[in-house]
Amino acid sequence: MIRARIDMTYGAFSLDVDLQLPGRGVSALFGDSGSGKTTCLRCLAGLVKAPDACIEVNGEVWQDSARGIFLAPHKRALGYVFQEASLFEHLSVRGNLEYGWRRIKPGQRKVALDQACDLLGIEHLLERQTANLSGGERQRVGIARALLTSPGLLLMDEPLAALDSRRKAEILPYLERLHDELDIPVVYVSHAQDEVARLADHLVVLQHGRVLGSGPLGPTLERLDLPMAREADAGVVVQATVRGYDPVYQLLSLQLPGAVEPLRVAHTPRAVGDRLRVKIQARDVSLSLSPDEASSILNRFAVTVEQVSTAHNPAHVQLSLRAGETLILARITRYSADQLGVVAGLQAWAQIKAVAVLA
Ligand SMILES: Nc1ncnc2c1ncn2[C@@H]1O[C@H](COP(=O)(O)OP(=O)(O)OP(=O)(O)O)[C@@H](O)[C@H]1O
Repeated sequence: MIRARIDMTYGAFSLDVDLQLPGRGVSALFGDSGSGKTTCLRCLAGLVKAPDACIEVNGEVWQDSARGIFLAPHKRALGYVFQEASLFEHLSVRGNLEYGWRRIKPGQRKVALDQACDLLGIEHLLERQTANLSGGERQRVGIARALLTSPGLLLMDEPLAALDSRRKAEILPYLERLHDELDIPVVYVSHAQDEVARLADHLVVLQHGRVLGSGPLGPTLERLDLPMAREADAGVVVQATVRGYDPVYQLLSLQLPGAVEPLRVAHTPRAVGDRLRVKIQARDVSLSLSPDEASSILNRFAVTVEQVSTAHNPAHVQLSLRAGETLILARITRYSADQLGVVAGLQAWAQIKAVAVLA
């Protein structure tokens, strides 16, 4: 468990949070620019000494102002990855990696050099000078270097923000592997919903230095009262289980928790029983009062409207729809909502136009 109660001010900005994050997996801090995400990370790292804070990481107290405890940053077993990796330019990639690794006593090393290189796909770069690496390669080396210090906590501050979308797509699978293969908890700052959907297990939504919501990723994304649900790329992330595969049409059939109908998606084959993370965006879901089977849309679920709420765009409304234990968000025009008589409790059909399989 990671506990961070922080109370501090920077002029007009005040941060007042009490975070309780799981001691494993990826916790994302999400919020607009200036909401206090980086300040939280800097307090966790001890780079900022909040006058009133209590920070405890898996049983180790890093700060407790009431008891006068403040562990200096270099005494905290943590790795910090920034937007742009600050590598030692006079050392090769190997030199950069070995620098952190040598500082850790052999018995305390959690990650081997080969393992870090393999995880980040950087074996072929080991003898290169850092000056001529691409942005994505630098970032992968920076992450490997942080891992080789065997941290008890990895802090990542928008590690993909400086990369273009192609490089970002290139690096995301490596971050997913870290998550699956290493037992190091990560606190990941981002204001990109797609990154959060792919990587996070736990989500904290910050606004003006306060926590608006905190909880497991799925249920937190479903909340219509949080600002993310009103954004253009709002959607839910669901853990689906593979039910079967149609090799003729190359369609994977997935079971959503408690739903009667399958979710079918064009995909490569996967074994029955495999668990996949899928994202269903609110803008890809429409509502109909009848099953409307003569349609090119593959996925149609019997749903009950659970909640109706406003969207950022006043011409739209946001709906949460229940299919068994699965909640789906939908964005439709206010006009259509009135025409269909959409109210909480209405039984209807949700049609899903597109599904992203994330992992
Ligand atoms: N060293 C500082 N001195 C004074 N004010 C600061 C300092 N660092 C941050 N702030 C202010 O604190 C507030 C929160 O900043 P912070 O960097 O934590 O936000 P953020 O959510 O990480 O934003 P972004 O997404 O833009 O990085 C902002 O209003 C910022 O101007």
